[in-house]
Amino acid sequence: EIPLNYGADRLGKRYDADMQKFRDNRLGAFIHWGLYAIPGGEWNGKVYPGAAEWLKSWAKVPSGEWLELMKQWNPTKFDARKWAKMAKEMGVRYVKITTKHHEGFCLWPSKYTENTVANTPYKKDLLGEMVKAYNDEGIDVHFYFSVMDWSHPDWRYDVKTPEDSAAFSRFLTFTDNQLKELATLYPTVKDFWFDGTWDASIKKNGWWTSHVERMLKEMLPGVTINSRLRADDYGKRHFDSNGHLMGDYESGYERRLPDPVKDLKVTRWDWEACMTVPENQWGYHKDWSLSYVKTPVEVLERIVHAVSMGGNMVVNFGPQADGDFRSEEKELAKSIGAWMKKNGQCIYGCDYAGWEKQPWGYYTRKGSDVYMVVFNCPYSKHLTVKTPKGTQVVKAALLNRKSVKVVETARNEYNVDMPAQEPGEPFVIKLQIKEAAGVVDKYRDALT
Ligand SMILES: COc1ccc([C@@H]2N[C@@H](C)[C@@H](O)[C@H]2O)cc1
Repeated sequence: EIPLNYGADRLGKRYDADMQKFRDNRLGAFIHWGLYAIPGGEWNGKVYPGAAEWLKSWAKVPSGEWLELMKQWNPTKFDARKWAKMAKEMGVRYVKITTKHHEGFCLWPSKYTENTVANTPYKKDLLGEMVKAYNDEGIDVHFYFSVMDWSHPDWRYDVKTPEDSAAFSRFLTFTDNQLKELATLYPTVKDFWFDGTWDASIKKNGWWTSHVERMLKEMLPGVTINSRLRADDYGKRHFDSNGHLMGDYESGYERRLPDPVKDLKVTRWDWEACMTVPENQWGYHKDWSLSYVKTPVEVLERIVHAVSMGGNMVVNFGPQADGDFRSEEKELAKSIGAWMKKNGQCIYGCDYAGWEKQPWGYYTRKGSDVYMVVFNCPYSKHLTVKTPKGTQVVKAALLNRKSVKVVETARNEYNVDMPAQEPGEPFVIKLQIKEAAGVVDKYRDALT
């Protein structure tokens, strides 16, 4: 191995209670809320189809002009308790909030910059209201924090000159101060999810990313940190130069998921995916007709896919400037929530089952309970189940409902019957299994 000063602090998964809770939560929601919600993808009469929270970049708006939007920031319909109720109803166990996105506008009254909610007509500490409301509903709060800050004069994409070094050093101190402020003002925060860390300036300062992880873990024992923060001595990100995951969970699956057959390596570490409902909109965009909008079942399939491979899924919401949510997002939350109310036991606290993926859907597992989450119904009316050597399927039943027939068809192969009535939505079959070492089987392989 290459000797590193700023590589992974730990090998293998964390198994402390805080990490176990992070893992058991499984389903989260992202809240992307900032000045970008005001223009909603349109600038000077032109609608930009790109991600709405990047409008400043698409329309090449100078920082000074962009920050003028602060004068219009007044979410009169914002009600943190309503937001928390909506999250509760959806069945999310945690919410990741953009404390500061690339635009540099802070949802909390930071004393290290003028670009905060305190200097808007709204005035109050939005982040504080959200943290309290979510926590009151028993929902964990995670902080999204963009290191890249387009509005800070000392931000640098790269550090090439002595002036760059001096400026960026001031920038890192500014960022340290903001992070300490967040950890001090909101000590119930359970996680920091860093973004905006891909530029050369950060890659050349891997030491600082290691310092941030250690600083936050000292201030908030048990807090989790995403791999995206981290760069090692050689600028390697997420995984250090020895291939070890940095931070507590991999955070590279953004709007994509590992392949259930080819990418089984991800089951060796913790990871969290995040997804948008349109093809690529995190912040509020006024026109969702510009790209495909996923149906609730398509969102649900991604949630189950992630859990089936030992990961978490965070579904994104981009609240409107007025503090209300668009109807598509309200309906999505209701729909996912209704399904989770019936079937959540195949998600919460579940993990990779270690069984061979089948075309009808995904397995998840909790201890000796294996769940089949069915998205695709075969014309054979049988759901093929292939178990690892020495594992037998004893019984199968629709969740909390009647059993379905299981027929052994070959060594470690079974036909599990489809339910008599078409469920009309993805459904879950709970398997009772027997894992006996040295099971004698009656099957003979052909001599070929
Ligand atoms: C250059 O590509 C991107 C794509 C997305 C992002 C941000 N990460 C997501 C979680 C959103 O915050 C998006 O703005 C940043 C850079």
